[in-house]
Amino acid sequence: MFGQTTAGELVADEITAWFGTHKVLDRVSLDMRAGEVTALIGPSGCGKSTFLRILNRMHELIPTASLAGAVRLDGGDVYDRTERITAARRNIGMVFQKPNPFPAMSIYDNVISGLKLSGIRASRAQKDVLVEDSLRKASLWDEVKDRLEQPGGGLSGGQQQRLCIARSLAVSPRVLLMDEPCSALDPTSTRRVEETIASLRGQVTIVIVTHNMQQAARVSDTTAFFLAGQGEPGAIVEYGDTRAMFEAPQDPRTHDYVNGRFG
Ligand SMILES: Nc1ncnc2c1ncn2[C@@H]1O[C@H](COP(=O)(O)OP(=O)(O)OP(=O)(O)O)[C@@H](O)[C@H]1O
Repeated sequence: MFGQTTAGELVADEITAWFGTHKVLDRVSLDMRAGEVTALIGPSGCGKSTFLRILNRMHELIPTASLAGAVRLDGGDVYDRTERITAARRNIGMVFQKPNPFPAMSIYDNVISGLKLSGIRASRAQKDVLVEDSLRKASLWDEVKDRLEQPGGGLSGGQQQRLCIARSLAVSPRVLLMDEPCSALDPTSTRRVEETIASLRGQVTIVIVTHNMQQAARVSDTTAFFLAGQGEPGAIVEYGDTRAMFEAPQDPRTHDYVNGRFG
């Protein structure tokens, strides 16, 4: 059925990553539970974005990049060479730091722009349903329902980001990766995106990289704290229930980081 999502379980198993000979992640394992929100936190340069990009095979687009380890979605190998890379991207969508809708394309066409790429055929009536459903899930429908034919570039930054979320949801991903999705947004737009994340809980698995500790505490169920020592690759120092990570972290480095002592 169009627009129906089933949250998937994403497992990273001993991921090691390099750019050329520079090792940037060392044996990172993480279980991102179905339907939950997992936050990735840690200082700049510790490999959070690289890890996120490995989860949907974007890392391999960089010529010098390589990796070891495995990523499994509901038990299936995301790096299975017999699977097309577009299948991985369809199941594991991504929203970036800067909203990137097609500016001249209508809001309607932006939402369905992933269909063709994913090889999904739909009638006009099915598309209409899908556009409304995706925009509702992204908490944008009420604001744009009367101007679906207007260009996506005419929306505010926060609306554009929710349009990008709608576009990702339209191909029914099982996982949505978000790389600092609110860092270019004002506080009101940030709140709307956070509400959208909350409303998607249970429908899609979300993995979010954020530098905003309050945001991680507000939106996520579980948190992974990444850290890279001087000249060392990044690794997960601590992982667990978000509330416990913020209120009673086990590792003194987590305590210092979540309390703003470094990073
Ligand atoms: N395209 C690239 N080519 C070479 N090195 C890279 C590339 N992208 C990232 N790196 C390096 O990989 C390491 C991890 O970077 P990454 O962007 O994953 O960290 P991050 O934790 O997401 O940082 P930030 O919070 O600042 O976004 C850094 O040392 C960075 O310089």
